[in-house]
Amino acid sequence: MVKPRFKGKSTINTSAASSNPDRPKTPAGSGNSMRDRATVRRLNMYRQKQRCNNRGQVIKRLSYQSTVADGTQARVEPNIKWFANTRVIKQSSLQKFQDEMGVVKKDPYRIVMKQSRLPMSLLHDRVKAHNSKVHILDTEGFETTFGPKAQRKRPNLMVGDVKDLAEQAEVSAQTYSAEKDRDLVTEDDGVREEAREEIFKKGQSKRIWGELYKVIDSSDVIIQVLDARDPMGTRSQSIETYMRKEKPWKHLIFVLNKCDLIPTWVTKRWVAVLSAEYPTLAFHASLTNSFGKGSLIQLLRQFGKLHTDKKQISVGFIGYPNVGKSSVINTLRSKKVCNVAPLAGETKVWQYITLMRRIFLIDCPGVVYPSEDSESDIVLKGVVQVEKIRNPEEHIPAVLERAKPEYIQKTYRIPTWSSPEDFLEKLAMRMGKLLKGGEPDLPCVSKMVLNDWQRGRIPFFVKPPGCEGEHEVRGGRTAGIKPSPSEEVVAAVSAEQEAQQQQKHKHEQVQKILSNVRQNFGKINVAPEFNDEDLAPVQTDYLVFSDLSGSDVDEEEENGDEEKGGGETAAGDTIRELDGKIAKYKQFLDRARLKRFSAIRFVLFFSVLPTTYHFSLVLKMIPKAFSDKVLTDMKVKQAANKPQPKGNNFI
Ligand SMILES: Nc1nc2c(ncn2[C@@H]2O[C@H](COP(=O)(O)OP(=O)(O)OP(=O)(O)O)[C@@H](O)[C@H]2O)c(=O)[nH]1
Repeated sequence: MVKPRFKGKSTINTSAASSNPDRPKTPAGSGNSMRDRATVRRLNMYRQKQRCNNRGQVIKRLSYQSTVADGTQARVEPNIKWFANTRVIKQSSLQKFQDEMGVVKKDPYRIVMKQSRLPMSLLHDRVKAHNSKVHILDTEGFETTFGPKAQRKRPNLMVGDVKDLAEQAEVSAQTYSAEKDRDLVTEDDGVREEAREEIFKKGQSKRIWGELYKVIDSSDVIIQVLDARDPMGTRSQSIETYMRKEKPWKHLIFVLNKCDLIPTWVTKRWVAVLSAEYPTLAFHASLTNSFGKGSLIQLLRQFGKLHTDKKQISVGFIGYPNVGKSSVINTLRSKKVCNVAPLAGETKVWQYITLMRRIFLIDCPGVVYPSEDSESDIVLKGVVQVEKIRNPEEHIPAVLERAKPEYIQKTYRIPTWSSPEDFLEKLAMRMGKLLKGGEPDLPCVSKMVLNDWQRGRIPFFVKPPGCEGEHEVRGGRTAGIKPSPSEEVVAAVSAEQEAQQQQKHKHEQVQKILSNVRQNFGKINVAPEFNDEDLAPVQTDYLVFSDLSGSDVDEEEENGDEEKGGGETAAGDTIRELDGKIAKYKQFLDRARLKRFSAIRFVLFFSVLPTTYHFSLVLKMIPKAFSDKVLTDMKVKQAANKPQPKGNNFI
């Protein structure tokens, strides 16, 4: 047998060196404990060094070093056990993702959405600040970037030379205003504006806005309820713009509520001003003594007729908190179907109410629109519950500034005051609101005044534009009417012929509907006693929206049957019918007297036309002073010219 020839070094290392994992084992019990194989191999791994030739090429790799080609990314294979509850992806998936992301990032026509949701630092981990460059050539070819045919855009300096640049810099330095500089870093003096209390953010939450948009989406007709005392302050131009742009097929109308708290001429003027933009109705929400109910029902019914394709129409009531949206709905239904309170935020979620078979009403929580309003403005608009205000005294100067001193004197029977504090002290003394030691309880009286303001006990109204003394703030502040947005919109829409046509058609339809609606403002029961200056005389209080010819709705029908309310009745009905009405009003008068309803006076004027046997009835509830004056004037006139003239509209 031929002995195999020895071809080189034996693969079996017989040396007894401690670095040899295969060294022979020492007999057990010799007292020499050896390292095991794994420990020896690990220690050898630490000790080894890579060997390279003089050109830098690796001639001896480290043990365990894989032999993949240069440039290939190599990572430790991820194992779920190392990351516990974190998610891992395979190396190949990460590589693929990185490559694809690289392509997307280089493409100027594609963007990566939701970058914050992706582990972007993992995806381009090798980009470092010191070696990152502008990769112009990634998106543009060399030719078009640097060559003679380069089309690369250069920064436009707008100056010819350095001199121009210096001049321009000088001019901009002269016109610089630190107030307008939003990037200006100011020194921190340690004083900062206190963060607004949560209560002043009422009506602005995401949830409330969500409710508003739900109501808008579900309604065919949107009624924006405004507070007659400050219509512009409780109006939202942004919602109107939204409606015009996004929901032009929906009808938006204004209801000027709480008309009983302002003089009649102011109501009339505001209705005229607002009607230029949107159909506007004056309203007084009350279960017993409402105004505008018949007209509103008539209007809604007409809108219902426009949507004959639908089984029913929904009417959404939106507006500022506390303007009386729920009260208007209750008035239309003649019963308490929605919760009403003098506190803002009483309506929490939207709710559906059936007005009649084909008309549904939707009540919406009050929404506070973004504005520059101060804390006092917010309080005085009734957005904040007085009980929750931490320093109610701070808002009293605003009350004294807005309300005329005569009205404050009359309401609180305080003849003079030198400052808001003085006023509060005198009021506390008068009301007996004293703390221990006879100190006036200012927070308590301040809350009382704010509550009175929010509930309309202090006469106040914002003067409509076009009144004498517009600049005047007291008693009647003038609203800053912005240029009619409808004009802007018409301009914007002019490009789209189709949309314009649609708008025109809609406008015509609404005009036709409005021609059937009229309101007799003389019948509003104005509760506060205004002075003569604020009570400008109004000759005729009918406001006809366009053409009166087709008009047959009268406020006298207001408290009638809902289904019939505002229905077809003619002024020249039988005497018996009128007698019934007179009896009804007399009954109401008696009831009011019994209830000591002293702030309101009834004046009944009958004018009998003997030839036609037609009665013309005008019922009016006006403040006592004014009614007395009118009555005296009437008597004098009657005595002077007999027979009595055939007048039928008085105030
Ligand atoms: N004088 C007067 N007070 C009214 C009139 N309408 C409503 N109010 C009062 O205003 C207060 C607020 O009425 P709400 O109907 O609760 O107002 P709202 O707009 O629904 O309020 P939110 O629930 O906050 O959205 C209540 O105290 C009503 O009595 C009105 O025409 N005249």
